[in-house]
Amino acid sequence: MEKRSKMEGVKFFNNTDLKKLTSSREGEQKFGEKISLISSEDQLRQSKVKYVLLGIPEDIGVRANYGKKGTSEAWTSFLKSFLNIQVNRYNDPSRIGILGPINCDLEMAQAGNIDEADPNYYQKLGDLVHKIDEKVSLTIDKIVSAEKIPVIIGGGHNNAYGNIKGTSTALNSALNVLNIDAHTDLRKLEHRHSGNGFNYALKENFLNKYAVFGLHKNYTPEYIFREMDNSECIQFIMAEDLFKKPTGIMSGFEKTLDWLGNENLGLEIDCDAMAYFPSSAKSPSGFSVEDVRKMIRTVAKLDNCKYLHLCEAAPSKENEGLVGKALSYFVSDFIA
Ligand SMILES: N=CN[C@@H](CCC(=O)O)C(=O)O
Repeated sequence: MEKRSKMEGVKFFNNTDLKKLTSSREGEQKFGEKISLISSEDQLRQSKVKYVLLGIPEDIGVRANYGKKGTSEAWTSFLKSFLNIQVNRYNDPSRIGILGPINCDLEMAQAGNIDEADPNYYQKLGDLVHKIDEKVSLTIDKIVSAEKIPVIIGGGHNNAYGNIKGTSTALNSALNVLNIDAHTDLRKLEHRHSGNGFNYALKENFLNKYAVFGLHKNYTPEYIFREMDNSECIQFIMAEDLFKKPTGIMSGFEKTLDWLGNENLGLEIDCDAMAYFPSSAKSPSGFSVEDVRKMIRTVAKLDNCKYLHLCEAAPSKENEGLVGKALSYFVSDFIA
């Protein structure tokens, strides 16, 4: 497979970026004061950290899928909280380094300039999603090739495609994915958007076994159910079945992990799988934050998990603190 040489497309973080977002307090140590900066590809290879933080501040994929904007703000909301969590006996910042965000500025500006009345509006957004796919897959390839585990804060779920492709090219094999999500994101292979990333990854053989955990019956078209029935590589577990018994969620989760097996695994979490979570497809039904924390802690113990992607969170000014805290619990659980 083709290997490209530079980490094009990353806006590497510096100390000023960290300081702006970290509030110091005498006698305490915050993550933002201790986390290591990874500012080049050489540093990435040499760094001793196990996990590498990357943001994807875009919502073009969501807009191209007729969804609500706002996912571009999740990275900053996350950092405002994560960089201020306490360093203590439970939280060790030496396990994680920060790369920075994928530079989506140009594509975001171009997306904003497309006239919504343009008959090719969605196709044009899809072309921009494709450009972001390229940057994401290249960056993920570099991180995984350096034997680190990317922790990616999206962005829309379109970025699953770049995560899967980049991990697969780095490992030279297709990988399995566990997607905690109300939707399959197996929509048609039309223009690229947040609803078809897994279908493109399957078609291009970057994705092998695919499990959707917590699917909502109300938002899955029948043609996708039929396609899943006809594929041995795809398994789906309905939220409606998991919620029947109090122990249903975690026992279903363990069974899903058994089906996926010990091969390389990507963990995808769409925040719309959680009830009332501010996200592009917010729902009153779904998992709790605590359910998802349990699932993350379970996967974090596995040696075969190659990346974590938290996506589709869409904070507003009123709730960005809560969203940032929820995402920070997920990441601090994953790296513990
Ligand atoms: N990644 C999200 N995919 C959903 C979006 C649903 C929505 O925005 O309402 C889907 O395509 O079904």
